[in-house]
Amino acid sequence: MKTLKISEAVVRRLPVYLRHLKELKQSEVLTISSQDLGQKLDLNPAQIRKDLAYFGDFGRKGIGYDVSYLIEQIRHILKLDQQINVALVGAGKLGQALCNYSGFFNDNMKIVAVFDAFPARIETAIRDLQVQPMEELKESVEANNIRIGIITVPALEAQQVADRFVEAGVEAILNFAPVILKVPAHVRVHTADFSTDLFSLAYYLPNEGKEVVLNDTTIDHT
Ligand SMILES: NC(=O)c1ccc[n+]([C@@H]2O[C@H](COP(=O)([O-])OP(=O)(O)OC[C@H]3O[C@@H](n4cnc5c(N)ncnc54)[C@H](O)[C@@H]3O)[C@@H](O)[C@H]2O)c1
Repeated sequence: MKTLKISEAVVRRLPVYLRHLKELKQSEVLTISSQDLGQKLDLNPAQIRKDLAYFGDFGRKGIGYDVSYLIEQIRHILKLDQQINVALVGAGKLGQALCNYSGFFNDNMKIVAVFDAFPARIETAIRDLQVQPMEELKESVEANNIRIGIITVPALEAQQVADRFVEAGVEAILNFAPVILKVPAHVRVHTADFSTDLFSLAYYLPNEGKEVVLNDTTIDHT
């Protein structure tokens, strides 16, 4: 049997397709061509066809993709057709905001436990979740089959929280702290960083009469 390695760029586009397909389904659209999907998502239709073709022959010539079927298939590819339990460590401002925003999680992916080290946070509730002490992390990960950990603690604390997640058996970590985490190869880490997005966006702002000149070179910011 052949094993195909799918690039991260393809994997990151799948949730984008899924989100749009769900919107189409809600609007009772039954089929969509790669052209229309590409136009809506500002992506090349050939790219979309290529991405999806890695996983199967989902489209029909002249008709396009069956929206419901493609949703099911992408959910299956992303493993979102099974319950995926998530734990969050760091019940501060960001942690609370993430827990309170239901849009991040679909019916099969849920934050089922929240932990913090600060005594005053413990026993408070975020939504229906009681914040638990760190001492309960390992037991909870095992008991609740928690597979993904989210880290929203200060940068200096993030590595030790990652170590505890790994020791408890989580298989993937979404890290919001501005540090590079060291984890064993079998654990996947994604880092989310609004601040680098925001700061790099500033580069593209129109100059207000002030050119940026470096080494006698004017920088084109488009
Ligand atoms: N990625 C981004 O775009 C982004 C945006 C905002 C904040 N952040 C980062 O998210 C993190 C949290 O920010 P915040 O504003 O919510 O901070 P916060 O101080 O409001 O919350 C941090 C929480 O972590 C807890 N904590 C500290 N050490 C801990 C430990 N060892 N174990 C368990 N819990 C611990 C604290 O008690 C607190 O409740 C910071 O690292 C910050 O830089 C990232």
